[in-house]
Amino acid sequence: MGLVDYRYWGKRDTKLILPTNSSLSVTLDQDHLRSTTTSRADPKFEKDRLWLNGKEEDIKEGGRMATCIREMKRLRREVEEKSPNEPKLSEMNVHICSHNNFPTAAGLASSASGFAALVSSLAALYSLPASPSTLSLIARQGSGSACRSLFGGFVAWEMGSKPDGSDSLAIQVAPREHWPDIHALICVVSDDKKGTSSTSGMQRTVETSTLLEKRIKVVVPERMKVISKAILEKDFDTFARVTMQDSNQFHAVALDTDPPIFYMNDVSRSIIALVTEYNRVSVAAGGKLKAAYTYDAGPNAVIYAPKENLKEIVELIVHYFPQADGFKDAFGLFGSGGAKGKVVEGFNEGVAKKWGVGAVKGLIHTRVGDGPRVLGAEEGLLGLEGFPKTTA
Ligand SMILES: Nc1ncnc2c1ncn2[C@@H]1O[C@H](COP(=O)(O)OP(=O)(O)OP(=O)(O)O)[C@@H](O)[C@H]1O
Ligand SMILES: C[C@@](O)(CCOP(=O)(O)OP(=O)(O)O)CC(=O)O
Repeated sequence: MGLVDYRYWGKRDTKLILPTNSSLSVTLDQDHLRSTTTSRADPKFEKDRLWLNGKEEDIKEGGRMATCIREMKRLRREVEEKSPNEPKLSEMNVHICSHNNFPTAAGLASSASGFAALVSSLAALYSLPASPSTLSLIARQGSGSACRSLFGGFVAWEMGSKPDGSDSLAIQVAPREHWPDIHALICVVSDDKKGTSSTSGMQRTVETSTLLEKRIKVVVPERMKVISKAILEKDFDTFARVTMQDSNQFHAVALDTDPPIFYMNDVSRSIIALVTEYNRVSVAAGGKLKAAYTYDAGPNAVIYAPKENLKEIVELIVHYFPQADGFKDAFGLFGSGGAKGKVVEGFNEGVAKKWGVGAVKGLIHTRVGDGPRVLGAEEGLLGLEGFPKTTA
């Protein structure tokens, strides 16, 4: 899955999903957050079908899912036309089964992860020679943000200018190996389905916000260059500054929408105050920024930081947001004692109140990750007859 530093918010074409600005994201490690998708083509299947998290979803005719499947079949047809001995998979219906190991439709970019996994799974089924950028053109039509998740590492979605969308695709700015030190702490504030979907929210912003124009025309083009350079130079200070500025501006244009859209809540704002104070202490001592917050279309925070700062950051968050279940220490930061909660020296504890258990429901420690993986047959989600193995 990908989580974003530089946000996509607004479409110039809602059917083809063409954005009003370029954007950039970090693909996170699938060891911690992932969509797993299995697909199969069979002449016996009566129609294309999809099961998501154990429940069958309707594939609406002319809808985004149907478009992605149709486009993938079109690429397969090209292979079959060139190599007539290839089985005619493009003429068969497909069964697709997918599972997210994190909350769906809660502003944790499930549509990005899900559509990227769907397109990768069909590309493997169809043995397509297509590059991730070519596949990104199709994933984009499932959900805009999905196009970036076809790559690992640091990924830009170039908005393009052609009306048919053929140049609106993802490119990799740098693979994860370039800067593996970038870790992320996801603070799950809410895993409820969000009130205003990204799709409808961004359209309302396009129609009513006067601030958006400045963002699209002036701010984003400049900052895209700055953040790409920061990534290439592994300059965390600049990366952090631009990431936070862009998150703030995205939420500002959401607020500037009529009627306004609020994705962050008081817990989100407290986390901003904590990261800001944590950085202030570092800068006051002659150091640099040590962490960056960013918020998607929901209240959940993602805090990026070099790995060496994660222990302090977990301690800080746990100090203000006690956890019902202990912190799941995926990288072995704490040994057997676990995170008890504390602040760094010089930290002004008055910047936020201490919340009760449950204000931050869970913490996920992860890091920059690789791109789509092809799993072994034994890990497939469809049984021999092409139906989900379990309904769980
Ligand atoms: N694994 C998956 N496979 C296929 N489609 C998926 C998968 N996961 C999510 N989706 C699709 O994405 C939709 C959720 O997208 P939505 O934009 O509402 O939430 P989100 O992606 O969690 O939020 P955001 O994109 O704002 O971060 C689901 O209803 C489903 O159609
Ligand atoms: C806030 C965002 O996560 C918006 C994501 O929007 P979606 O990609 O979910 O929208 P659709 O293209 O309509 O499916 C920012 C981002 O991912 O860049």
